[in-house]
Amino acid sequence: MTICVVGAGAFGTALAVTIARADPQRAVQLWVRDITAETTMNWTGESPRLPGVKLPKNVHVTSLKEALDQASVILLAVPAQALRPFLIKHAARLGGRPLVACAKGIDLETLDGPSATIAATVPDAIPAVLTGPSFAADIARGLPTALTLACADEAVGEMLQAALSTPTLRLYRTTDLRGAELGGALKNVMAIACGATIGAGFGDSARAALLTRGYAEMSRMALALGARPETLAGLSGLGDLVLTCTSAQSRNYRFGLALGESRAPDAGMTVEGVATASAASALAARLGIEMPITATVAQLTRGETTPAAAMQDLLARPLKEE
Ligand SMILES: NC(=O)C1=CN([C@@H]2O[C@H](COP(=O)(O)OP(=O)(O)OC[C@H]3O[C@@H](n4cnc5c(N)ncnc54)[C@H](OP(=O)(O)O)[C@@H]3O)[C@@H](O)[C@H]2O)C=CC1
Ligand SMILES: O=C(CO)COP(=O)(O)O
Repeated sequence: MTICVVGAGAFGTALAVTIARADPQRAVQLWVRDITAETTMNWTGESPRLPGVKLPKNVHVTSLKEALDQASVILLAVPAQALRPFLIKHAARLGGRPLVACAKGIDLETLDGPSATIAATVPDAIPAVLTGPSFAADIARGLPTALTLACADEAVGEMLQAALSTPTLRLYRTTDLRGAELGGALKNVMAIACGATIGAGFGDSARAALLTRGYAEMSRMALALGARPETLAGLSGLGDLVLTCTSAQSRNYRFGLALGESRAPDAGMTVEGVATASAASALAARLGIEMPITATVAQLTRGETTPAAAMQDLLARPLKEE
């Protein structure tokens, strides 16, 4: 089986590295969008987005479009808002095989998750999702990690689970694509909320409250869209929520910390929760469900409120049953 990973950012590179290490006889293509990136990575032997991690010999960095044609499985590790443009541009080369979305987000224009985006743009592909609690740097270091592989087609899901698991990366399987991808997308929004809370000095108890009520919001939206509750309680939901809301390794959490501390966030980092907060708020309105934390994060990221005012508003909401 020929595996091609699209996007040589932190996550795509970490996945290519761990899959390649697991079987040195297997060539893994790591697809970058231009020749400059290809030349730089081949020269330095690493990705600028994952410095210090040397690419094994069987990872081949390429910008050739033929690498897409030749792959039997393609892992899509570009950011969520870049996924649809990529798929539209290369649709003719991507059909007839599993496309595994690794992005965690909701498309701001269509309000679709990655699997629906794949279905809409490459209708004859088999959509799958790889998601769950894992920092790219941990995967690349060979630290123990467990993720969820979601695919509606059980046989293809089993094949992908076997092909992409490594001695340190353990994949669990589900057919609940919707639940898996929504958990991964929405936890980033909650991580911004938790970071802002800690940054503003509201304390660990407030963070625990946001994390728990955030989980309630994630579940509310996911169930309204047909997901299964057990998926939300699994690695792709609760697992990733806990990781991202409690670790300063998370870019979403660090972005929130900066907001809370009234300083500029680090420039140039991918922070999926920003666009997804606004997308999820719009989707919640369309579905007629309440997602107050998500709406607050959307306002915060657009500069329409401050952490202090946002917390006051959340506390002043009408009292209700848990
Ligand atoms: N980092 C992590 O720990 C984890 C990340 N993820 C998810 O993976 C996704 C990617 O994140 P991550 O790898 O960290 O992001 P990075 O910012 O590290 O890298 C993004 C990469 O995508 C490339 N890219 C952007 N647009 C395109 C395009 N149209 N065609 C080809 N390549 C493109 C960028 O290329 P260029 O440099 O040229 O702009 C860059 O190499 C996100 O959705 C994230 O939530 C999931 C789990 C863990
Ligand atoms: O998705 C992740 C961990 O599972 C990575 O989180 P950040 O994008 O916030 O760094």
